Amino acid sequence: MDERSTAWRAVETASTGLPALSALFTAEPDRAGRLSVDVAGLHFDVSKTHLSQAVEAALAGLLSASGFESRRAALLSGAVVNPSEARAATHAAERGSGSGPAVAAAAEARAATRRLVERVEAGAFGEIRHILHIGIGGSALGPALLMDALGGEGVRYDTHVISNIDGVALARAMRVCDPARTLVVVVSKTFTTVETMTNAESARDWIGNAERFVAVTAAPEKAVAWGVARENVLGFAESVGGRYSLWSAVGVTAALSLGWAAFEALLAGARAMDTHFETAPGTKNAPVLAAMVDVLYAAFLGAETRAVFAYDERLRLLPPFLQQLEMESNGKRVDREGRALTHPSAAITWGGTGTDAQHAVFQLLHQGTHLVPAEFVMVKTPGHGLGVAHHRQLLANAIAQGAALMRGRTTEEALAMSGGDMALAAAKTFQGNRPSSAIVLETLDPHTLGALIAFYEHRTFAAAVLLGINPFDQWGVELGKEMARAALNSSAGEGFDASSQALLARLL
Ligand SMILES: O=P(O)(O)OC[C@H]1O[C@H](O)[C@H](O)[C@@H](O)[C@@H]1O
Repeated sequence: MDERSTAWRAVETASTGLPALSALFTAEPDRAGRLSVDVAGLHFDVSKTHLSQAVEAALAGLLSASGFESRRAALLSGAVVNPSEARAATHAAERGSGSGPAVAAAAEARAATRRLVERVEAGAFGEIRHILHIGIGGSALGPALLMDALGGEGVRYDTHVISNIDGVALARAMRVCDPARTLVVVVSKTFTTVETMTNAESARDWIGNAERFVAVTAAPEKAVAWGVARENVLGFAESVGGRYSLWSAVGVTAALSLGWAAFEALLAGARAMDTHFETAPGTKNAPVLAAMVDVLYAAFLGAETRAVFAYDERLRLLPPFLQQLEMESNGKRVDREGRALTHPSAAITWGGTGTDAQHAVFQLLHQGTHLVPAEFVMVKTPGHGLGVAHHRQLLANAIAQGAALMRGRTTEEALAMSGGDMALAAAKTFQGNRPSSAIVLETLDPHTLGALIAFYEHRTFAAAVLLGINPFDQWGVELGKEMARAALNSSAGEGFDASSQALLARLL
């Protein structure tokens, strides 16, 4: 058996018959302190998970048997870490971290982005009030998160992120924007994505020309050929994956709307997390610790999903952003060498906003039959000036949910509340022992948000190393795209199954 298989077996052994969470706390008085990390204005606490000391040691063994340190070094130095596309993954270089030629290239591209922001501010495109940011997937979710989270009162433009090919999204934005005062930012790494190109064409028809268009792409020639003036085309490297790209020129709409200083602070926060990820020892390395928990539940304890709840309205777009980051990265069926995985890949990521989610989906978390590790993301300072009552309630709820999931309610306690009615007592019983973790931001600002997003990126990478998979490709999105083209081009639906043919006949 090779070293990795042996280490995998050791995690299996260590994670069999784990004590209950309450027992882990009893056995270890300093558990909350030991399994917490503070870095870059963020506090991470994974103590309410089943990461026992034995499991943690076994997972550390698996990390080292998986070559984690050399893989991390390869990532940060710009070596090829995405074998199926023969590419590096240089998102850290986009914010000035790591080494290799990508760092200087990114700095140059950033200077060009800054010049464009300054040109817009200086009136090169006339008086701009609205921005239509057209892009999808990684070219939309990150920028949308940044602007929704940080775009408070000081926001400089009325900004709309348009992703769906369903024209309803663009038509709605057109209704509220003045075409003569609108800047269109078309973001597409490939500049071929059908949703983005279709929306961009409709926007060009609406405005009448492409003069007030900016393009952000890794294929600048395509943008020029499409009609965007060369000086309005911002590039970024092929080695920056869409879901990792918000640090590059892809973030230009956010930089415009939040201001350049905010964008720089975002990158600085991410750099602080990069340094932590590169240097902090295993058990005090927040992304590594979180990845250990993710892999423990997904690959060893049978959790098919994990749930993220943003207990802050400003972070409501965090769950959809993480869905792409985590599921497109680690939702794979083969390992890095192309061999079928013999264990589950990453969990399905889902979630919502607290406290709304409590009144909709938490029933299943507390009493359903699925194991769902929950993650509560909180911000200490409120994003409004309405007085302390709202925020104290909000945070108390987040903390109470984690405590309740762990503690539960015994049948005896439930019986005492149920007047001896056994069926009612059963319905009121909570098994408890349900895991959760907490992430607390001291305040929500560009720096802490940058650190938070970089934390999630590195966590995804560390989980991929533990799982043995390549997190930087996404071949699984291709087949559906090809078949959509075929569906449009074949009137009789040749090559489609009978059900799909009937739907094609009905709809197209
Ligand atoms: O930026 P683009 O090339 O337009 O790609 C937009 C998105 O679509 C693809 O299908 C991928 O699944 C995503 O990873 C990508 O972010």
